[in-house]
Amino acid sequence: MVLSPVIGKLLHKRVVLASASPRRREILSQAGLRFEVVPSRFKEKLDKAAFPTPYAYAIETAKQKALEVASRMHQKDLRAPDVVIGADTIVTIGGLILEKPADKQDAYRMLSRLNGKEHSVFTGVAIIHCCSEDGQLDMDVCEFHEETMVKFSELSEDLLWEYIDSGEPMDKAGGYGIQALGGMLVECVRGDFLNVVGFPLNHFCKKLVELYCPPRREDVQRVKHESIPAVDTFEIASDAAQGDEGCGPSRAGVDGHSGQAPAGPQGPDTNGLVENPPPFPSDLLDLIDGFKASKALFTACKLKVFDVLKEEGPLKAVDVARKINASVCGTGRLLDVCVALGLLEKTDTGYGNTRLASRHLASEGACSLHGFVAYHDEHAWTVFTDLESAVRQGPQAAAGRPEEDPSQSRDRRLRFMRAMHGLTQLTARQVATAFDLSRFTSACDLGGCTGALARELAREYPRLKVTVFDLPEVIEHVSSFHPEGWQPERLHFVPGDFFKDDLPDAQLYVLSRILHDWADDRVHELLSRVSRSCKPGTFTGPRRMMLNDDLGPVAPPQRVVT
Ligand SMILES: Cc1cn([C@@H]2O[C@H](COP(=O)(O)OP(=O)(O)OP(=O)(O)O)[C@@H](O)[C@H]2O)c(=O)[nH]c1=O
Repeated sequence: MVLSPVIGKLLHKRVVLASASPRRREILSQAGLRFEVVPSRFKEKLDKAAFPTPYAYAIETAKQKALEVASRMHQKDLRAPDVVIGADTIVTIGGLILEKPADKQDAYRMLSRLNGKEHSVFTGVAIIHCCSEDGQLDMDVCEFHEETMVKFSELSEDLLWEYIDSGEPMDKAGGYGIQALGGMLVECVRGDFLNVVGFPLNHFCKKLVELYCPPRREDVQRVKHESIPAVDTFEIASDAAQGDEGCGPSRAGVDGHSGQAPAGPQGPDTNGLVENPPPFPSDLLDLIDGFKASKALFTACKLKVFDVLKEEGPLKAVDVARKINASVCGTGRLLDVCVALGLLEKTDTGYGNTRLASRHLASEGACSLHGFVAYHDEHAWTVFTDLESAVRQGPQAAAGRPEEDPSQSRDRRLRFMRAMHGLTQLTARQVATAFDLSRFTSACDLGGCTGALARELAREYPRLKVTVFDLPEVIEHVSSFHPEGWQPERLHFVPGDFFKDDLPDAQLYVLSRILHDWADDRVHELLSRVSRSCKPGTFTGPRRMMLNDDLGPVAPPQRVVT
């Protein structure tokens, strides 16, 4: 049986599942979908470190799998299917992405990491709508992801090996199959079970509704409670299906996603209202409204809401208000916004932090991004307020501002250092292990700030001596970021200006989050200086880590591929 308001939307289309996974095939055929299976030849080798989040990686892999199949099929007989579905499932724990194990030892390493702990399973999905005209292939991509938390019991070595010897782990992300023997390893699951198995059917159906049945104005009016999103339910689709016209032609839905105008007739009706309105531009509205979400997060951080709730939560709004010395009504509203943003949870006992907030938004802790948030609130926010004049007058306008007084610039530097320290603590391990640097015995981290990356490099490579080279006024404050008496082995700090002073000798130069701060000519100058310091065999990297981390006022992030 097919639930026609959802899966039924695909019944008259040629649908291809770009996946070799027997589980995905089973989930979708049991839902009543009719499709062909064309496994993708896309090699799952994207650079994980280049993605801001694990799910961004899974989505991109899913998309590439589907795009490969769509273009291969189009090339073959110049007729692509109507819809191609790609998916990618990954397991993540402690910042690591686990895919299918390479061999039994690899499976053992994965399962030991998961043993006794909770991890996330993400499936990225891409739904590609194809349209071939005059031999040209046009594709519209709709993508999403789903996260499920899975907790493993404490498992004995014997059990792990017996499970590995069963052969089940080998074609499964994270080295287990929750739907079969692997179910015995699992203590509990939070979220969509099928998402773990390989395909988030529920979210997929909601996407179909969103794509094919944007709600009509009448439907929206019928929804009584404004907090129920109109397109988020299957029921809306059923209602619309009965009235029929509400479910517009497929391209309209798809175009709605891509932001183009739908193909159908439009134009104002006699009352000046649009008769057949285009799909609601929710992505655009998110962009327009986005700054409010950022500011709410900044404000809650500044008022230490997450610290209070980490220590004493759950608390009622009135108690939080008292502790942060703010109005009850304002605090209540801020807390509700944080709930809507997924930063807090609200229960009968009051407001509490989500794990994300406790880990990253409270001011203390190894993974705290509190300093990074504060920097954005106090510095980036102001700079972006001036964006228009920077665009009109050029970046020199920002550079030409009056000098601030030294104590202010000292405070600003400290805030910047705190921001970079927090962020680098989170990324350092991945940066240090993204390349095999074991052949080097000396490295210099240019602009290495508090030494958070250098420390990780020294820890990872026991033969490596690391020099942190940064401005004297930065080096002066380094000790305040480390425990008292901190004397790391094989790590030292050298004050200097990398545009003026000789660079310390090293076999390996690291430029992490540096180049994006400068205009092209300065970047060229800096790289030339590094190049002149390099002896044959010297290596400069990792520069990919600069993606998406622009803290500078105007310069766009540089995408330099090593
Ligand atoms: C955690 C878990 C994963 N899986 C399977 O793991 C593969 C992930 O790999 P993928 O790269 O996403 O897919 P694939 O199998 O290589 O297929 P393809 O789509 O062609 O890349 C998929 O099979 C999933 O079902 C299970 O069957 N049960 C579980 O509990």
